[in-house]
Amino acid sequence: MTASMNSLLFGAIADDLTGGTELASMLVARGIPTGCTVGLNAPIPSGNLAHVILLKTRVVAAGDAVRQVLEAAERLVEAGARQIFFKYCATFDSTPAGNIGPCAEALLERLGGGVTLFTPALCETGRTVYQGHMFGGSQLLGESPKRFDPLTPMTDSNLVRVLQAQSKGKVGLMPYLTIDAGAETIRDEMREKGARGETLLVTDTIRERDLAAIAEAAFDLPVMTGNSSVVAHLPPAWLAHGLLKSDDLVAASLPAVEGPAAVLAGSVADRTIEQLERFAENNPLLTIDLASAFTGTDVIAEARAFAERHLPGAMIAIATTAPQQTVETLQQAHGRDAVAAKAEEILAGIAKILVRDFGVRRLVVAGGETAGSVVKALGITRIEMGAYEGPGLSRAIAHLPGLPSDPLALMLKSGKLGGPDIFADVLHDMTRATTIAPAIDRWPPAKPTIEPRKTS
Ligand SMILES: Nc1ncnc2c1ncn2[C@@H]1O[C@H](COP(=O)(O)OP(=O)(O)OP(=O)(O)O)[C@@H](O)[C@H]1O
Ligand SMILES: O=C(O)[C@@H](O)C(=O)CO
Repeated sequence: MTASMNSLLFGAIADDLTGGTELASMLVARGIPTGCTVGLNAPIPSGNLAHVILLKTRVVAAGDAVRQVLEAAERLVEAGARQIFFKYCATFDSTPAGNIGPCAEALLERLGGGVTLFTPALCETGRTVYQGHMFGGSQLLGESPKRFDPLTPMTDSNLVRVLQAQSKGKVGLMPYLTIDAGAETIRDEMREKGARGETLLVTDTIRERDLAAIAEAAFDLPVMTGNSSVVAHLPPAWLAHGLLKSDDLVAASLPAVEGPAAVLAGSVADRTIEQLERFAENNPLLTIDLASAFTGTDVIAEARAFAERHLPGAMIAIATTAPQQTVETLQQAHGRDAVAAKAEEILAGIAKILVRDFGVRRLVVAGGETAGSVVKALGITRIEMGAYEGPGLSRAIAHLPGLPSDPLALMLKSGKLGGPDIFADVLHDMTRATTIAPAIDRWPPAKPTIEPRKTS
């Protein structure tokens, strides 16, 4: 099958919205026409070569996640996808009763292929895997701030062990020397390990070129899994194997969007906290006290009053961030899930007010779970992705049902990604149209051309 037959080459299912939009934006940056829908009810538009279904399954029970993932896979296969990719976080975020293993195994059972790879590494940001152990820079995952994640604390750096604990099948390691030897060796070893019953294989991955070799080895597996980083290397493999033609590639563009601007942050990751602090140096920030929300304070009314004071003149941020000790105290008092649900409900409620009552049309949401709740509350089911511009930088356009036809410029920022000034920079960039030619022969892509700001 070639791309010109107008059916999907590739379908991805993402377990959260920030990472899922990032994956879609990487394909867009490569020049692949890519659709992106939220949840299981939105129709898959025709005319694209890739499609990403965004789910919010990262912390749900394995049975529920498997059901949703299989249903999404069914839809993508019906639309012609020849490979289904299961996308999870670069830091392998998963609850102890986690669902990465069960979802991958269910896909393997449904789609065949016998073996799949697990490639979470995001080399661009220093998240690598060696001897099956995940590192964030020079820190082992279990010694990094990820051990304090409010929903998915990762305390074991050994991904083979983490995955084995949640899987029925046998987990193995594709060691670095195999990966470094290139695609052919990777394929041979996949076959050998599969024949020995090791069907779930974690790949050591250190450099960008390792991701390219893994993609080249895995482009025709019925089921592949990992972070968006490895997906970014699939298009050159499709081209090399005749599944895609250069004529199929399209430039990516985003329109300029004016209108009030806001950041909503439910991520309590160190990176997001640092970004909020930077934003607050020049822009108003409201930090919501979740403890007071639990004792009956109307924090939504406080947020409305804050928006009234500052919009539309300023760019604003509203966050539920709190120091680690406060997060732990709250969780001990109310339970981890109840605290997360409360924060998400509050930020989703505020999103509706900002968009409907204050006309916000430039919105950045930080945190995958948070983004899932906000996007659902806004009724967004289809997202048009722009090209990936770097870690955490995946801008998009969304249409707001029931509201004037003007679009919403949207960016769903992964909690742990992005530079310090990302919030203000992106809200500014949204006022300018961008175009970027397909980055098929280079990765990471070059920065897009940003048209000068209108002076009126
Ligand atoms: N003060 C708080 N105390 C405890 N939990 C909080 C607090 N504020 C927000 N939360 C919850 O923490 C969770 C953070 O997860 P989220 O996925 O949004 O961010 P993240 O994990 O940093 O981002 P990503 O998944 O993109 O890396 C959310 O469920 C959010 O509601
Ligand atoms: O790896 C990341 O940080 C993202 O791809 C993601 O999944 C955030 O939730």
